[in-house]
Amino acid sequence: MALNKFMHPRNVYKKKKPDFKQLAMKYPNLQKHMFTDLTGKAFIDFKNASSMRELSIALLKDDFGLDVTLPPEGLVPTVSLRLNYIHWIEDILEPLGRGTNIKGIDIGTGASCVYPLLGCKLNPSWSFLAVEKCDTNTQYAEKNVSANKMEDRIKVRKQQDDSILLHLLHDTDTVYDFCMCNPPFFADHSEAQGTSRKDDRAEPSSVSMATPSESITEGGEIGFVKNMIQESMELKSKVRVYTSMVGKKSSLPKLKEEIRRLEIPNFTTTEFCQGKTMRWGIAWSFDSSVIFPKSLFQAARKEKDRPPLQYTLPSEFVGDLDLQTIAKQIYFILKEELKISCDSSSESEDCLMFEMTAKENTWSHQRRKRRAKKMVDTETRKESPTNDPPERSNSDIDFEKTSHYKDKIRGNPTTDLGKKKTSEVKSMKRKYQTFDRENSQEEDSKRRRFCPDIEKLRQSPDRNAEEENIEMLEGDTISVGQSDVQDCSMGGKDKETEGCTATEQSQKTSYSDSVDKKEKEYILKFKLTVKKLEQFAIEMAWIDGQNREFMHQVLQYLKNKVKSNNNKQSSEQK
Ligand SMILES: C[S@@+](CC[C@H](N)C(=O)[O-])C[C@H]1O[C@@H](n2cnc3c(N)ncnc32)[C@H](O)[C@@H]1O
Repeated sequence: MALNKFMHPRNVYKKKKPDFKQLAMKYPNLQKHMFTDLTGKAFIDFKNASSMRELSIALLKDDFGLDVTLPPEGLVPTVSLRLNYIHWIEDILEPLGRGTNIKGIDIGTGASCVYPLLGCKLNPSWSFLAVEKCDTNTQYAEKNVSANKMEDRIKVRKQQDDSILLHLLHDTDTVYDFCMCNPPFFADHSEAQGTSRKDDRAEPSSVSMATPSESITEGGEIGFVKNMIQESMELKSKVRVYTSMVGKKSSLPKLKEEIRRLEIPNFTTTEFCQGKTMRWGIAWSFDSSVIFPKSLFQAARKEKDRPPLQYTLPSEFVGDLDLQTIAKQIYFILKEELKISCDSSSESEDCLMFEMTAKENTWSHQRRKRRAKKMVDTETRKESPTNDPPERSNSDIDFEKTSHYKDKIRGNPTTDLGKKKTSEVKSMKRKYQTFDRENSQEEDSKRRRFCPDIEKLRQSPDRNAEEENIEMLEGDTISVGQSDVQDCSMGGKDKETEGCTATEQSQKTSYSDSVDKKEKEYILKFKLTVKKLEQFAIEMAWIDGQNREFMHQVLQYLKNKVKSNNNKQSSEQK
């Protein structure tokens, strides 16, 4: 799944992808890690720890004006993930008002001190207590704070014992608005090195850069956050909102169980989405007035889980046609009349599936459009000295094609192409032939995947029917088995230490500007399934878009078409 669309809306990398070439020109240390392909496109090796380090340093400087030095060994913070976490906290604190002085704690701030630095940069009224257990990281964190002249807003503190918050807040009256934490994820070395992986996930494409002290803790992230939850039972409202990130989704149920066991009434979880790398957030509070924001991702999931729209095709429409032919007719109406393009298709024994994308609303006000067209036609006819028959609307012509095609298969002589020699039909016929000649083998093979019977149709003695079949497939940009929105990252491992910024990752494999454009260009994406159960039916399942109502409208359009085809058929039979 492309996760970038679930990236926090305020995350700068949601819309703006880093321009590697430009970055390299500005940052010589990054330049050394760049390479270009034959087309001049710039890449970075995400498996190289130094490349990742220089990229993060460059992004923090370029996009946030932050000067950050990182140790040669150790965790490299991925910027877009860190931003997603910060923006989630901003959302939680939103009801307090933007200008309110906010005090936060970052537990395990790391050498970069990235959360306090970004948090303060983005929110002028925030200040931080940044806590770190490792000596080297503490020293680097202090240097990074002073390099950015933020000493008055960020206090770096060395963790004195094995507690997380208790020792720190024991004898202070200060109330903090929130605490955040990116805990060490793993319980031991084998987990950290991935040798204890029990699942069949792909090997990570990026390199692990964290040192053992950064990535390993007793009990792993579950143990760490459970301790935090237990300590919060003592500290209660000394921190208004407790939060932590986790690297494994499977940790969430165990942490929620602990929260429920301790009867903490107010808690939530969320997702941090970037490229293919996903992380999770958990937050709890003893203050019942805290209202946690809804997760975009969960809302979209719920939307997706809604049952698809269904329509059983009337038997008069179906006649004795087979699944392939019916699917082609439905597909044809969507593709040719409504200009809804097909991103991918697949088929099984009793159903054909198409992922469809509409870039504009071509289905609304059809009746009004037809009336307007009719008026223009009438006017044109009046003015035309030759009194030619009126031009029909595209949709009329197109539907006639499907109707004709259907008749042809059924052997209805009344609508034979030879008898309907209107100029449109002639020109369509020419178009089929040109297409037929010009088609590349590649397109042929695509068509064969979509319609395995294409060769049979080509050899058919009934050339007219063949031509029409071909035309129905010609020009279709069916990229079988491919999604239109390419994923922009590599990720795939449940370790923060191995993730890298989605937008950064995307550059190496499939990142391109077109991804962003495509994401912005459509208004509706749905999955169309034409299936044969007891009867033939179509299903439309929501994928994404501006408005679910559009899918209802498209289905209504199809229903009307099917109905008008039935009416045509019966009047022709009379
Ligand atoms: C995964 S790193 C996160 C670093 C940084 N916050 C980031 O997101 O890039 C975890 C950090 O927590 C520190 N740490 C581990 N246990 C800690 C504790 N009990 N108190 C404070 N810091 C701790 C580690 O030294 C390490 O720097």
